[in-house]
Amino acid sequence: MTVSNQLDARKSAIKLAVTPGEPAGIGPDLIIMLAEQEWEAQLVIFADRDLLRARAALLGKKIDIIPYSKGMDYIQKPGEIIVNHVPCAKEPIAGILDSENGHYVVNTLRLACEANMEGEFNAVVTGPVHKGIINKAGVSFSGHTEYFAVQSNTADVVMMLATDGLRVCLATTHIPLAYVSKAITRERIEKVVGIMHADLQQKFGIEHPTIYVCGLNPHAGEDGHLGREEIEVITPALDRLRESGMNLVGPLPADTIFQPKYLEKADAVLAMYHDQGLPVLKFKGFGNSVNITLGLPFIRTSVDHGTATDLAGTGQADTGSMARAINKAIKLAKLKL
Ligand SMILES: NC(=O)C1=CN([C@@H]2O[C@H](COP(=O)(O)OP(=O)(O)OC[C@H]3O[C@@H](n4cnc5c(N)ncnc54)[C@H](O)[C@@H]3O)[C@@H](O)[C@H]2O)C=CC1
Ligand SMILES: NCC(=O)COP(=O)(O)O
Repeated sequence: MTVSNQLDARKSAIKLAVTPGEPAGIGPDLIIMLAEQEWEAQLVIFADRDLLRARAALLGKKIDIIPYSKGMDYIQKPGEIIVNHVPCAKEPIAGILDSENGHYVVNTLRLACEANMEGEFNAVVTGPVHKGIINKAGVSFSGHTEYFAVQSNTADVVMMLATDGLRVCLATTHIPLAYVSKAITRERIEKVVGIMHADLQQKFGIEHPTIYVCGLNPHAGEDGHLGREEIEVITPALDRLRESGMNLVGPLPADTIFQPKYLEKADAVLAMYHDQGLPVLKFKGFGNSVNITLGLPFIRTSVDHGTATDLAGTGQADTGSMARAINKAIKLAKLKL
């Protein structure tokens, strides 16, 4: 059987554009480890093919690289990796960050996003990037969430991390703590809750979502004695949204909102900032969670962890979150078919 016959024989329905992220991190390892299993979608990896070959050799894994060409309709078999080659500037060393490859990382994201927006793919799945080294390379970059919003001309998007029994969304994402209070405006809260509500209905099939909302200050401001954002910003925004029939609870103190009696009623919890919500989520489900960007005009899922350079090339990286990110993207893509 010729290669083209083999390729023709395996038709795919769902196509995912996958970026491994930082080349010195565990992203390439995850791609190689997950290539050992069968997937019900075509996974096209936007990465340097030589990086994947070298990392596979380091991990003692045998892989076959299949070059991707536009329109190719083929699902990889275990051991095969379909690659849309994006060259690194410099040969990466597992575990050692190098700003010379900062532009490479952003190129993989740009190309995957563009191909996806042109309709070539059903979703984008991202591995972890190192925000610091990208900035060191001279590219202003605060995260995939913000990057894809700009690339797709979307004014407001929402970061959600989801694990079994808990979905946490963030009102603000990658900004210094000192800027959080100013970023929490009535308009932002209304937009974020509106996006959450719509996506809980459309992406998660929840007809009447219940959203629990954290306060910003200790004890949700203690009637204004410990901060006034709850009184002046969050409550008026929620009250306005309630007029349209949304089921919203809060603002509640963030230190007690994450308890079973609330969580069993909550379809999602809105935290005001990154480290208010994500430590709880990761304590519950690190390695078994998926990051989903709500409000984008396309499906984008990602891992719950970072670049873990301490584990790159060791074979010790847990593939659980990346596998979930791929499976969630497939599930969401099927809903849209
Ligand atoms: N989706 C993304 O692109 C994300 C990127 N990051 C970036 O990652 C970089 C490093 O961040 P850190 O705070 O050190 O977090 P990290 O998640 O890379 O590492 C924290 C700890 O968790 C362990 N760990 C992480 N992923 C693991 C896995 N799959 N299997 C087993 N152990 C794992 C690491 O070994 C380390 O001990 C930062 O630049 C950060 O911005 C962080 C979170 C998400
Ligand atoms: N803590 C989540 C994180 O840093 C990943 O964000 P993003 O790169 O998906 O925007």
